[in-house]
Amino acid sequence: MNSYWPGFFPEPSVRTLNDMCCVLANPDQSGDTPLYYMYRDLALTAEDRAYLNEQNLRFDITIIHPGTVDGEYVKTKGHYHPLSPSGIGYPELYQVLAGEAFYLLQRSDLHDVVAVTAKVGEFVLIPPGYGHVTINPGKEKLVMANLVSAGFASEYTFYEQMQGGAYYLMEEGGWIRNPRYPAIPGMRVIPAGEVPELGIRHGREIYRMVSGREELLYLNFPKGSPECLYQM
Ligand SMILES: O=P(O)(O)OC[C@H]1O[C@](O)(CO)[C@@H](O)[C@@H]1O
Repeated sequence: MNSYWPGFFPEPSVRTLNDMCCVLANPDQSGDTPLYYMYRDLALTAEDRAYLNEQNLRFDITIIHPGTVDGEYVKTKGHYHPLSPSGIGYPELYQVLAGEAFYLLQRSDLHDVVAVTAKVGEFVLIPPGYGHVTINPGKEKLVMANLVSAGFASEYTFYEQMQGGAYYLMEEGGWIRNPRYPAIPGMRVIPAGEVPELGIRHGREIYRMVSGREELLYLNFPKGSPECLYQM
């Protein structure tokens, strides 16, 4: 029990330094030091569980340690989502519950790289076709929740082959370009935006979307172009 999740926490999946070395600015790191914990497939009640199953959705909470690994801020490994049956990639909805975050998004054709800043209560919708890494640039632990389709497996190969995302965030020097990437446009830094037509308004509780049985079809059946749908 804690302030951001009143329910039971199952055993988390943990990513350690050994799991992450292939995506770090300096890959010469090893050890079983945990960097983040993923509490997957949470529900507060049997009814909520039934709703999530029926909607083919997952609600997860992730806790990312503050600090750096050889000068690089602790982050998630990074992955893409596959295309949904409509030919559009699956989106994902995040909300910061504690701490602060950068969501480093990169389009699969690498024509767009965006760092979205998010504070407590703010939402970030990962648009279809964008890979994502979450970075904890703060001094506190970063706690975030996500709602995502339960119908696909994340794709890690590109991030593993490229040794991470297009940029690394360093304690000294800020954003530095990953030299393994081809020429890419400069990175945009933007604040987290709302998407009122999807009920995404900063400050409201993400879990209300589950307990209130809200319309979340766009997570399994995305439509339209990411730019116009998700204000990117
Ligand atoms: O899979 P990665 O890149 O380690 O990122 C972890 C995040 O992705 C998720 O699996 C959801 O996409 C979350 O559980 C977690 O926050």
